[in-house]
Amino acid sequence: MANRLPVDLERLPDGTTKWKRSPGGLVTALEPILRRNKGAWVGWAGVADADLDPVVEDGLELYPVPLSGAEIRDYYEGFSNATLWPLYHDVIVKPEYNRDWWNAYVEVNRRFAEATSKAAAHGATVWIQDYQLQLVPKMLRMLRPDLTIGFFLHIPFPPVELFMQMPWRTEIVEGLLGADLIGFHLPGGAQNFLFLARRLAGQPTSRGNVGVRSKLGVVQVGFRTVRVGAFPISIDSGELDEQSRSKSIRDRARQIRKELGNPKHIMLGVDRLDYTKGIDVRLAALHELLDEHRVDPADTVMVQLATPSRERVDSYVQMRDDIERKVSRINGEYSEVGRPVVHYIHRPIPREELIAFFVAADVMLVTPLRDGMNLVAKEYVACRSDLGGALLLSEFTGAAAELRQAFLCNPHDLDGVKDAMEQALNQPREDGRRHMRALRRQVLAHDVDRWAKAFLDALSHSGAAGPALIAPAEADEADYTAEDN
Ligand SMILES: Nc1ncnc2c1ncn2[C@@H]1O[C@H](COP(=O)(O)OP(=O)(O)O)[C@@H](O)[C@H]1O
Ligand SMILES: O=P(O)(O)OC[C@H]1O[C@H](O[C@H]2O[C@H](CO)[C@@H](O)[C@H](O)[C@H]2O)[C@H](O)[C@@H](O)[C@@H]1O
Repeated sequence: MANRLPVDLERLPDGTTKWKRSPGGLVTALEPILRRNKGAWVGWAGVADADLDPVVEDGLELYPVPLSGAEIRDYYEGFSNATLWPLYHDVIVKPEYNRDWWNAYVEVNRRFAEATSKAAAHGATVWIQDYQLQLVPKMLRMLRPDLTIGFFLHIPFPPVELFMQMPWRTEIVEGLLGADLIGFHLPGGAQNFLFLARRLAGQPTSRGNVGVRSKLGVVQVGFRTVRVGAFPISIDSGELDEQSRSKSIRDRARQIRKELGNPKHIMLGVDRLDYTKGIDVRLAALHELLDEHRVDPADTVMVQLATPSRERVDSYVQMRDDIERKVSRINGEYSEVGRPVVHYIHRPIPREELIAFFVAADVMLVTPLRDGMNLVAKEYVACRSDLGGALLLSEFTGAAAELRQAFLCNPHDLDGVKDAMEQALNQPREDGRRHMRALRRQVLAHDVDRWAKAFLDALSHSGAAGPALIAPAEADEADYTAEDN
């Protein structure tokens, strides 16, 4: 169960409709899992007032949950993306706390719980995804105590000092504690949650069988045991590796280089247009490197592919203006006719074309100010069977905990980003091949199937006797290596 179905319903001008792939990494990761495990997906179809019957689309069993225009405004754009999203991403923009939005969030979470309660067979396993649905575990448990319920958060879980801002913090923690297993990308998020569960969701009593107690990886809620752990998500790496080796993709990659004027260096950014992604940071770094003559506009281009996202939320409107102004400034100062320095495309790119861009790019720019995981970084690595290319990666992504051989940078330190960008552009070929080989070993061994299996195995063994999911040695470490999991 996720806020979005893996496909969005598109209403065409002639009155007909068609399904198209939904944006974002959650869908990238989970679509192949659902396909292979023959599950059903409960979610919103991406448009207002689409009251649809369950449908099988391209082999996927879909249970659409309708949202009205007002609910999209208050639950999705409001509470999910103007309250929770910024609060959970280090308050990069200020979260808004609005009671009407909260009421809509409760109402829509209830609808998701009811829809799933009707769809799930007796004793089924339900896996609830992400911050839009944090109240569903408790609601669903009350409706259907026979179900096994897992919850996975795809974005960072914030530190205690930030989470405490939330007026409805206790309701959210109690909502999550309805699950049997709660998963986060990193141990740090799991630790933050465990601390909050102890602090907010009740006190142990002398009899010890009501209230909440937590220890490493386990929360005791009355007679129930809730397990908490770190499960870093990944991609279908084998599939991407194979696709990227095909002749058609290789040819297209060569053609892209040619279309860009056969420059010496191609830098690439691929993101939803989101202020967390640090697109402004990489543009500012490029601009200063050009000003300082450390990058030559005659032999370097940057391509930024940006999927439109959350376009009616104020902070996204402002960020788009800011980024487009920065692109224009660089191009105004450094482009020649027919030879822009920055190529900016504001629409989703078909999957095969995207893979060809990954194969064509010399430096992949992944510079978020905060990101739960960032699958783009892993996709780039999976596509580089030629061992070419370099990855510039923000330390503030979940991916940075695994991809240690990337050019790691702190996006708040512009000089550091510039230095790392310059080093990535000029790295000796043999060093690059060594780094890429190590990165690929990590990404190919830890794919999305392994992630799903780890979570679902832990869920099936949940309960008091299940294994500890956060080892004591890891518990205090901010960093994480996948080998530890
Ligand atoms: N411009 C684009 N065109 C097509 N797909 C894109 C584009 N930008 C991002 N994507 C895809 O969306 C997914 C983004 O996942 P991720 O990096 O985890 O971030 P998020 O889920 O926050 O958007 C990846 O699978 C990526 O390939
Ligand atoms: O549904 P949208 O509002 O259009 O947003 C798209 C998705 O964005 C977020 O993705 C996150 O999940 C990725 C996979 O775990 C992770 O790599 C990334 O760091 C996250 O930002 C969001 O969490 C999803 O719910 C949205 O569907």
